[in-house]
Order: sequence, then C-alpha cells, then structure tokens
Amino acid sequence: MATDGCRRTGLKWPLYYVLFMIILSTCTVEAKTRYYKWDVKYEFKSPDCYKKLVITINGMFPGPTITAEEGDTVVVEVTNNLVTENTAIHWHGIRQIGTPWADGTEGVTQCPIIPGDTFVYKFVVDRAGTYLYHAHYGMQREEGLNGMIIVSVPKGQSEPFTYDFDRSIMLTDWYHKSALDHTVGLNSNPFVWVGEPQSLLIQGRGNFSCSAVSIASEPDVCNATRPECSPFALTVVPGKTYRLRIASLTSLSALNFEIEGHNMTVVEADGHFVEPFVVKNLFIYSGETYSVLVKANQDPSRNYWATTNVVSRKPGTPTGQAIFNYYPNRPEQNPPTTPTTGPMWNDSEPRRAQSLAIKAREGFIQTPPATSDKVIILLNTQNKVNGYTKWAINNVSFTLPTTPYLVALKENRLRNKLHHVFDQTPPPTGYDWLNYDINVNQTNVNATSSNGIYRNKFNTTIDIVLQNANMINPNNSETHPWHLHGHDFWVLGYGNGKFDPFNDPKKYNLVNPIMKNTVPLHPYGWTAIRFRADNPGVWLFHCHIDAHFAMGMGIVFEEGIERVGQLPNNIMGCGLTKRLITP
Ligand SMILES: O=C1O[C@H]([C@@H](O)CO)C(O)=C1O
Repeated sequence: MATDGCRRTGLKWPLYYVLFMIILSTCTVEAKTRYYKWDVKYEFKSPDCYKKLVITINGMFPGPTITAEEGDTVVVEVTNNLVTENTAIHWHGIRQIGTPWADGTEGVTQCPIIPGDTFVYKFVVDRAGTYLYHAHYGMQREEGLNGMIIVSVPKGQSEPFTYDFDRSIMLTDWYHKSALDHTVGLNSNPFVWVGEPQSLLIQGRGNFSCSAVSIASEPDVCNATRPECSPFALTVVPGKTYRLRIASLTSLSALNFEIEGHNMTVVEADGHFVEPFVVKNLFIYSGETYSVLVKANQDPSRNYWATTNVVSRKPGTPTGQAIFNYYPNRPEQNPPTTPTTGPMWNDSEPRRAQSLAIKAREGFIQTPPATSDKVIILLNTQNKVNGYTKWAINNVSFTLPTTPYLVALKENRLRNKLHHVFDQTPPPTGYDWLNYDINVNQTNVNATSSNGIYRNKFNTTIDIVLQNANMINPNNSETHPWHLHGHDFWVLGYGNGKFDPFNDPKKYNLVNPIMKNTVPLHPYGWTAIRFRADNPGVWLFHCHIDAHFAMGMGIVFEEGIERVGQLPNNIMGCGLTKRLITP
C-alpha cells in the first residue's frame, strides 16, 4: 500500500519531501533556546538617592534585558527570594500562542510563586520587536521588578530603516512608600490615594532632592552624592544614528520624553512598524514601547538633556533627567542649559494628535477584518462599592478569584464547581448609553464588584470601545492606558466625547491601523480597537495604572478554552503539592 501511495504521487513526492526537509532544517537550525536563571529578591538601593527596598533580579535594577531572535524559545527559571511575598512575572507583548499558562498573570493564568519556590516560564518569542516584562502580582510592579525583551528580526531579514547603534531606555516612576502601604491605603475607608510619585527614573536613575526630607534621625537615608543616583548617560558618537527603544513601566504617570535639540523619528510601536513621523516630544503611557531614530547631529562640543515629565495629571514630581552625552565629552558633564520641562501637562491635544499619527507602515500593514462579530462598550468610571472607592467598567468593579481562571475552566474536576470559583454571570457589554452623561459626575456613584468574565466564541472578531467619563469629583477625567494580554489589536479610532455607535464606526481606520497591545484612553474621549479571538486561553484586559487595576479597572476574556493543551502542573500550587496534581 505504501508503494502504491508513492506511485500515485510519482516524482512529486520526493520533491515535496526535499522541500519539507529544507524548511525543517532551516527552522531547527535557526530557532534557539535562550535560558535565563533569575534570583528575585529585595535589596536596599537608592535609585533616586533615597534608600528603600527595591526588587532586583540577579542584583540588577532594572532587570536584565532578554535578547532573542524571532522564533526563539525563552526559558526563564525564576526563584522567588522575596521572603514574605508571592510573585508572578508577565511577559508584556508576548502573545503566548500555545502557552497561555506562561502569561504570568497571577489569578488569571497561574497561582502565585510562593517564597522559596522556583517557577519555569517557557514561551516562544514569535515576532521581532520591543517588549517588556514585569511583576503581575498585586501592585508589586512598582517595587521595581521590570525589564525589557528585545527580539531581533531573523537572520537574513532586514527592517525598513537603518541605524548605527541600538540602545534602550526604561522609564518608570518611583515612590518612597511601599506597594503594600499603597494597597492598604487604596483598600481603606476613608480611601488613601497613592499620590504623585517622588521621582521619575530614566534607566533606573532619578534625582530626588534630599533636602526635601528630614534626615536627622537617619542620615544615611538620602544622600545626593551616591553614584547610584547620578543621571543615566547615553553616550553617542557625533554623526551616528541611534535606534532608541523607549519603554514605560510607570505605575501611575503618563510621560513626555524629550532629547533637547534633537528630533525623534518614530518607527516602531509595541512591536509593529510605524509609518515614520517626527516628534520633538514623545508621549508614552505605561505598558507602551516605541523605537525612535535619533541622529547625533548637534554641536558635539557639549552634552544635552534627555528629560521626562509627567503629563495628564497635575505634576507633583520633578523632571526626570538623563544626559545625552556626545563622545568624547565626559558623560557626567552637565549640559550648559536648564533641563527642558516638556509641554503643558493639561493640554491633551498634542497627545491625541500623536495617537492619531500612529499608523501601520506601508508594506507591513495587516488589514483588519472589515466587520466584527461582537461589540463591547466599556464605560470607565470611578465609583463606590460598599463605601470603598473603586473603578468600575459598566458599573462592575473587577476582582480576582483565588483559583486562576485558566485552571478553573480547564481542569475537569473543577469545571463542575465553577460557580464556587468565579461569578458565572457575564459582565455587561454596554451601559445606559442614552441617559448617561459622561461629562459630569454620576448621580448614583454606587457600583457592584464581580469576578465574572467575557467568554468569546473562538475565531470571532471582537470590537471594544473604551469610553472615558468624568470621575467622582467634578471637572476631572484621566488618561488610562489599557493593555490586552495574549493579543495585539488594531487601533481603529479615537474620539472626543461620547462614542456614537451609529456614526463613529463609519470613521474607523480600516486601511492602515497600527496594531498595539497597549492603547491610551484620553480624558472625556473614546478609543476603539478590534481583535481576533484566536488565541486559546484566558486573557486579562486592564488599565496599566497599578492603582487603577488594584481598584477594579479590568476585565477578562476567555476564548477557545477547549483547544488549550494540557496545563503544566507548575501553575497549580506550591512546592511539591504541584506534583500531586495529575490530570
Ligand atoms: O483613582 C484615583 O483616585 C484619585 C482621586 O480621584 C481620589 O483621590 C486619583 O487621582 C485617581 O486616579
């Protein structure tokens, strides 16, 4: 029979076979596995001159950069040495196709990694670009567990722009109080808000003014002469072009980033090529990454300031400063000018304009489906639940279950007890559109809380419209960066005011929308996105402001759970109990 089959296909069979073997051999030769072994612990550090506990990875803050090539497998063996705290690490922007259990989202895709335990994350980085990693356990991210993932294009392929050097800058905001202190405040009645951060860090370095603290009792607590808090210097060779990968993992702040006297050409956003455009100020929200090209084409006899400033909230934080150092000037030589202070914090127009300017690059456009199967409108409001201050989506404030959704939905023994694990009522897909006035504080501030989820039919197309509104207090609406796990989405449009479901979709950009994983929702505005529910798993979609997610600003999607492969035991418990869990 076998020879029959051969005879029927004749000569074609060996030809296909040879081609297949060639493809197979190129794949297996090219794709590598990159191993990392991480010791995650607290250490006393002074990133902005003020001494406090910081989470480090192998002693580093920010953590080590993961570098890989498209198609590689990344294996990270994380040992939690935080002593009294759980952890979990999310690989932000990596879609985890086929490995939804490696998304690192505590309560959604895994149980937390308890102190002393080791957890192995293994996933494929399937698309070149600039990505991030960070803690996804409560508000732990603000303690410093963060870093970058840089995935290069496969050998032999080129990018649609050229540069001489590739450099990275991580932007974060920094608090002197702990995440635990913040969490307790947010969960108290009366509510204690986290307030504005004490400093902005550029590549882990800030400049808090020590004279602002009373240090009489502990003279060592703030010391401006520590080399650890001298400004980060990016050394450039005159005449050369730099690709700067700029990332933000702030816990609260929307930022402007600027290099004095230099224009930046935006070429990449969240791992997708952008139709190039030039900016003096780059606005960047928590969870976003950009690549910009900068040419060192100014007077080389001096250095320049690279600065970051808070926008969208009334700043209470000094300018973050780094030095754009022209070789061979000394990197610590301050520029002769005063650091730039950025655009007006409350002028949202240039920020909206940047959002609208970001389009997919010609030649790299992934056309979205022309229509969607489902539209979900998400009204973002600040509310009260039993007297506690929360954020709610369509009047439902999100809470995490103690059993991860992925395990609850997949494991047979839990499936018939699902009602004990999470609320089986799906959250609302809209709000009282006719009557709700987004411009004033709501008449009834009360909301409910739930851990219910949206279950999407596999392979359908989903539209999400994020709708912003006034907060509890009058005359205020904030910017919220929304991040989707497990997917990239098309950004179809932004608008001011209340989204009109009858007319606004006619204005969607279906020609060259950028694909992203994090998108801003501007004050009193709306943002429309579209994605394909084609990645089996359970995926969080949430505001990337730490405090806002902790206050309930998020939702969860499930799709294709029946197609998820067998779950690894390591997401299901602690220590050796994981071995007792067999399917
Ligand atoms: O969630 C928030 O709460 C405060 C404020 O609205 C109440 O203090 C604030 O600025 C937020 O972003």
